[in-house]
Amino acid sequence: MMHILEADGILLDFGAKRILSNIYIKCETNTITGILGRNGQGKSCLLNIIYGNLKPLSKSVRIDKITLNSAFRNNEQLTFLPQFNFIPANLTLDRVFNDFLIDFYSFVDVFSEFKNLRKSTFGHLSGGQRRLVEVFVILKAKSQFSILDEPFSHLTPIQIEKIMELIQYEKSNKGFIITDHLYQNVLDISDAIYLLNNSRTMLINELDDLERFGYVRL
Ligand SMILES: Nc1ncnc2c1ncn2[C@@H]1O[C@H](COP(=O)(O)OP(=O)(O)OP(=O)(O)O)[C@@H](O)[C@H]1O
Repeated sequence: MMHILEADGILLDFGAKRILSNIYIKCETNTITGILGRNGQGKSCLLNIIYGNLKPLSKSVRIDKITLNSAFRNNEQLTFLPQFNFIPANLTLDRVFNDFLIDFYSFVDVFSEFKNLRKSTFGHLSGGQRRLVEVFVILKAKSQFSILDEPFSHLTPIQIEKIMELIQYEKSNKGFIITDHLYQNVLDISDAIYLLNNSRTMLINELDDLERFGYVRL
């Protein structure tokens, strides 16, 4: 079934500083929507607002035209990979995968280095291992949409390649909104790109636009 997530009408200030004002983002089932922007432009704030973790002055976030109420949000509609670790340190990987209704061995099939770690607690993993588990469970989560804030950070180049493949495969089941500083990877897998610049989003039609708005030097 096809779904559409849209966000607009967002107004976010920190003190006298306007962070977000003229925003429109759309993501549909079977698509990857990429968000790019220089440091501090508000990408993480925007993703946190869409998920409901950050309360702006105003916002409208809708799935299939129905306003998403953060208080009643459920994991079947939307899941979120934040920038920082969110899985409690005392949970075993077995428990984490069970909670997300994901087969641990589907993970080991791709990342065999985890085959003996099923009973390990999340807190005992290295920083890179923790990130990989979190990225995997969110991208595989059975939700209509998944938001991924910097899914490639702390991963090795081979892991990044595998995660990119998995995201592209999983988009047959859901829609993704993704941002990362590895912009080439975001460009490679995205079906639509928005640039966040001076508190507004711009739909990017050609790569030259990214240069014109000072995001890359091509
Ligand atoms: N709680 C806060 N209080 C005050 N200012 C904040 C707060 N959170 C974020 N900011 C500011 O809002 C702006 C946007 O931050 P945000 O983290 O969303 O940017 P970003 O585009 O994700 O940056 P980066 O690419 O560096 O991760 C920054 O200038 C940041 O300093």
